[in-house]
Amino acid sequence: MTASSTAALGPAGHILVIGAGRMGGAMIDGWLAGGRAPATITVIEPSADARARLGARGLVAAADADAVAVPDDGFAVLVVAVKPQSFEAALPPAAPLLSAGTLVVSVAAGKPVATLRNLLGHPRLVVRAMPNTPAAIGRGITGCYAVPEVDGAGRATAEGLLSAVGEVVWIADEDLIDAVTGVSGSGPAYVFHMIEAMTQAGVAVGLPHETARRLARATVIGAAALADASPETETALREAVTSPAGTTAAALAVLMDDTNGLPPLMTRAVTAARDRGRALAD
Ligand SMILES: NC(=O)C1=CN([C@@H]2O[C@H](COP(=O)(O)OP(=O)(O)OC[C@H]3O[C@@H](n4cnc5c(N)ncnc54)[C@H](O)[C@@H]3O)[C@@H](O)[C@H]2O)C=CC1
Ligand SMILES: O=C(O)[C@@H]1CCC=N1
Repeated sequence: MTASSTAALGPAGHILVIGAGRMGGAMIDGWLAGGRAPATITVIEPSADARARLGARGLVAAADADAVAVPDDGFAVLVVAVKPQSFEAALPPAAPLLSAGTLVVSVAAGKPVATLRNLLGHPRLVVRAMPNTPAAIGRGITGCYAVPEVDGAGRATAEGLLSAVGEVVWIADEDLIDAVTGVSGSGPAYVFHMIEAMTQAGVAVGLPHETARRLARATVIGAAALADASPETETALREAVTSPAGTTAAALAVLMDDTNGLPPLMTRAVTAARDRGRALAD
């Protein structure tokens, strides 16, 4: 194996995870649910509570990089799942734990390959991935970018780890990872806010709050499940709700307004997230 090739991550290969919070934890849950042996996963996590929970499940949990024992065959993969603001503290101490064939997979928003390389002792094999929180129930979607040095086996390794928590889509341009963040990484929050906004609107037209919330929540969940189960496009499903000159058409005239409707508002929101991702690069 050359320094630029990646070994496929076999069942006995070792994974090092830095940060076992919401995203790191969801990925670990997915790997364990998929049958990965807990002892093949080493986690660096400063939270003593989180370490105790991980240790109880058979993972190797260390408070910092100094406490990590590198396995004989090295770490096949390093997953970086700390906040962008923790990069300077979390990454440099882990650099000595990597070998030439270690595939670095970062799920952090904004932080580019160049920064990962600078802070981790210049690893060659880097994938940036942007998952989302439905990963916690195996229903996430992750957008991924691999540097050219990552070969087919390396992509398969990254995809194998990320597909344990949902769908995977590859993008060819690192710059577009921030756009992925704007659409799907941050996207679950937009949908949850849709429930909040529909609840608020229901209260505004006279419904008790809990009734409005129940109606709004079941509608968003039911509509998403219908979109998932149906062979129809979103457009066809929308049209199926919309009687000519009926109530839905009246609402959609507001929501689909070119100037003040949801599409221009959503474009502004996604652009703001994309731009914040770009700003986190620094
Ligand atoms: N929450 C989300 O919806 C998504 C988050 N991400 C990315 O995932 C990364 C983690 O985000 P979350 O899981 O939401 O945050 P989180 O706060 O839940 O988890 C971060 C974890 O890192 C740990 N940590 C802090 N300093 C550390 C250090 N020096 N060494 C090792 N671990 C350390 C914390 O104790 C915590 O458990 C971020 O970079 C974020 O951009 C990506 C996609 C979606
Ligand atoms: O809000 C954030 O910065 C992270 C990245 C995508 C979702 N949560």
